[in-house]
Amino acid sequence: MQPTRVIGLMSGTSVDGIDTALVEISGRDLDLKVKLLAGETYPYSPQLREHILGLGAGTAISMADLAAIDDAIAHNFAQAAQHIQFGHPRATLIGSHGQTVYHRPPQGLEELGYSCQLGRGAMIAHLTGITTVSNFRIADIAAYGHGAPLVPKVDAYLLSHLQEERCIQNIGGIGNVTYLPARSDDWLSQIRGWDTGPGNSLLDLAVQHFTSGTKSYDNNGDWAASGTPCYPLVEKWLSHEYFHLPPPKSTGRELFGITYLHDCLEDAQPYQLNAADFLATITELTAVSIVHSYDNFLPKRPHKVILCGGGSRNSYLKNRLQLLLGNVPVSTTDKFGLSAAFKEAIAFAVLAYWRNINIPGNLPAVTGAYQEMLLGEIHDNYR
Ligand SMILES: Nc1ncnc2c1ncn2[C@@H]1O[C@H](COP(=O)(O)OP(=O)(O)OP(=O)(O)O)[C@@H](O)[C@H]1O
Ligand SMILES: CC(=O)N[C@H]1[C@@H]2OC[C@@H](O2)[C@@H](O)[C@@H]1O[C@H](C)C(=O)O
Repeated sequence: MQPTRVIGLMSGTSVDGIDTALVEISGRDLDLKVKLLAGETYPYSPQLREHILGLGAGTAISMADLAAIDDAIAHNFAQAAQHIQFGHPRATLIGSHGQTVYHRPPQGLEELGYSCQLGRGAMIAHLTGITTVSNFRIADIAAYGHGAPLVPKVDAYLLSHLQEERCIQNIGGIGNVTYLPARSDDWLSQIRGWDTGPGNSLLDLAVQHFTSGTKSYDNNGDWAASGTPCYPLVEKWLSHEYFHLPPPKSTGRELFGITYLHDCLEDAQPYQLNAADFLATITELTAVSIVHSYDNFLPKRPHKVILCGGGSRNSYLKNRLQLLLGNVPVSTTDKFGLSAAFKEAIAFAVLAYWRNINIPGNLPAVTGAYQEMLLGEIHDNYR
């Protein structure tokens, strides 16, 4: 059978741009194959990025303005989908995660969660002429799940191993892990996944704070590497209740955003840290919270930790993780044939492909949903 050509579109909590992957997909589960034909990140205009961050931070706007931002995002996503196809045969399907602007995890069975991704799929299908699957989180949320993380089932079929237990750790704005047991009879039911807490979100905000907005992230972690972590602060921050909550759990910039950073800056005042020390301390919180969550919520440490997402390009953070994990080797998914930069975009291409052939995309043991669900709404092209 011919592989299906699919475009995956994703913009995450860092709001740094639209990660776009053009892939060829075949198979269903253990025979699933994905070939990356092209991958590109298309940045938002500074103005649109500002609007998106404002929304996330609670800026009040009119419904008319909200509709305009929603459509501007959809236009940008559609443009990304068009660009990525230059020089390649046309795709037949798009999986668009959209832009998360708000995420509220469920409160037990009392209240369903709420997760809002802008950039409506209907508009992307209309603009590109390609069937588009979007709004992936809603079905899992309707089944009492968190609606996140959704990538673990894709990780399972692309990165699991017969003998090794592996943690696939994404470090985006928020960090999230997929724990993959070795593939035995009931391995699928033993997969776990959750949001580990801040990835780069606080670090990016701190860099913006110290540079008055002239820099948006700590390239390679070089700035933090020139400082020294303040461990009493890391200890204090690690006492935040989110880190102690057992999975299923998910979070976002609502918890680990600008308000949290301001609290951290206030906590740091008595220690008179310079900018480099503060960045080293925030970076340490990301590293320590990841390892702390493995030690608390996994039966034992995995054989390997495999990183992806923008934070995997931060050498200082990677080194800190390696140090904390001792003899558990830390590498990136690139080493295993899956682009660390585009893995999330690729995952939403796979989820769209699964939706299109009626294969559920969530793992109830990860999201807390009561059953497997078909993820995503299909928008046909009516042109
Ligand atoms: N060369 C680099 N050095 C250090 N950090 C980097 C580098 N490149 C990217 N990053 C970090 O990665 C972030 C973007 O990561 P990514 O695109 O994976 O996040 P996201 O998908 O928006 O977030 P999430 O996974 O939470 O939805 C940037 O904001 C920056 O902090
Ligand atoms: C609501 C939302 O967009 N959550 C993202 C975010 O980014 C990282 C972490 O928080 C993750 O759980 C989730 O995305 C990934 C792609 C997921 O659903 O697997």
